[in-house]
Amino acid sequence: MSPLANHPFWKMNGAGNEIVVVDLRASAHVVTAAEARAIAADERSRFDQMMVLHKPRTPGTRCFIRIYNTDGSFAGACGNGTRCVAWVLSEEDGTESFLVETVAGILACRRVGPAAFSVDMGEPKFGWQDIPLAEEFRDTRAIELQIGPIDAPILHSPSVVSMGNPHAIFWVDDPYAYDLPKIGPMLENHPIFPERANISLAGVKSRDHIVLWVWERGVGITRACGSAACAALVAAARTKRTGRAATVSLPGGDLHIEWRDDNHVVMTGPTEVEHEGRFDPALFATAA
Ligand SMILES: N[C@H](CCC[C@H](N)C(=O)O)C(=O)O
Repeated sequence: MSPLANHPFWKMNGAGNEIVVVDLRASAHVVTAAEARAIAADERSRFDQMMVLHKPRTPGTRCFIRIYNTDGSFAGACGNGTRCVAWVLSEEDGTESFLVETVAGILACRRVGPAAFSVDMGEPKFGWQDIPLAEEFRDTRAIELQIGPIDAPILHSPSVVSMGNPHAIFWVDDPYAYDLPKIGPMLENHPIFPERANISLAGVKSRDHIVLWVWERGVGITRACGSAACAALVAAARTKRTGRAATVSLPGGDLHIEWRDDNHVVMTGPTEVEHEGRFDPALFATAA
């Protein structure tokens, strides 16, 4: 029988980003990449990211979260998924503010509405080794990277940021004017990104509004990406395109992002439950 059998799970979305939350706090099992891919392949539990809750590692936190992409790889951060986890934990005991832990660190979550949450996504990192990039760039506000003909590139000079995961943001007028499904995989796997990267096209509409379309590492096109929204706002503020707070509009909805003076990035947005239940013991018996 699968080690996941009978453990609680929720199929949710955060601004359209498809999220599965699995509660393994009562188990010592660590989901394998093959199990993650099998769960993503079943339409009842399809996900962009799966958030697996484990027993806390640090006193004062509610759980340790492992984050999986559709292809079974690990994601260092997932803003939309963290809001979904916050909904599960808040419903569990009625608390409205608590800490969770991921590989990117300890994140503070706060309920701000019936299904809306703020998550402190921590501090952005800008050093080329932090992203990471394959070679030294002193200034990561715009790195030398382009695709298309040398003298007439289609996209060039992205800003790069780590929010616990690697992001590249290309500045354009209209993100939807580009063939991101075709360009995305080339950029995600470009040799400049040794751990691959999440690729965003960002259109700055005003000092406090960004339109964003994202090709996610290990997933593909998604309807929203919280950490990309944080990375885009930080990169926009760093390059003086916006102020330090903005609404980021993604295909699945809007997120509000603020880069506070203490250097922490706070993301606020919705969550929605689609269905919940327990893993069917038969379902993944042969998956791994
Ligand atoms: N959708 C997620 C981010 C996923 C990033 C992931 N694709 C990676 O490998 O870094 C979010 O809301 O932040």
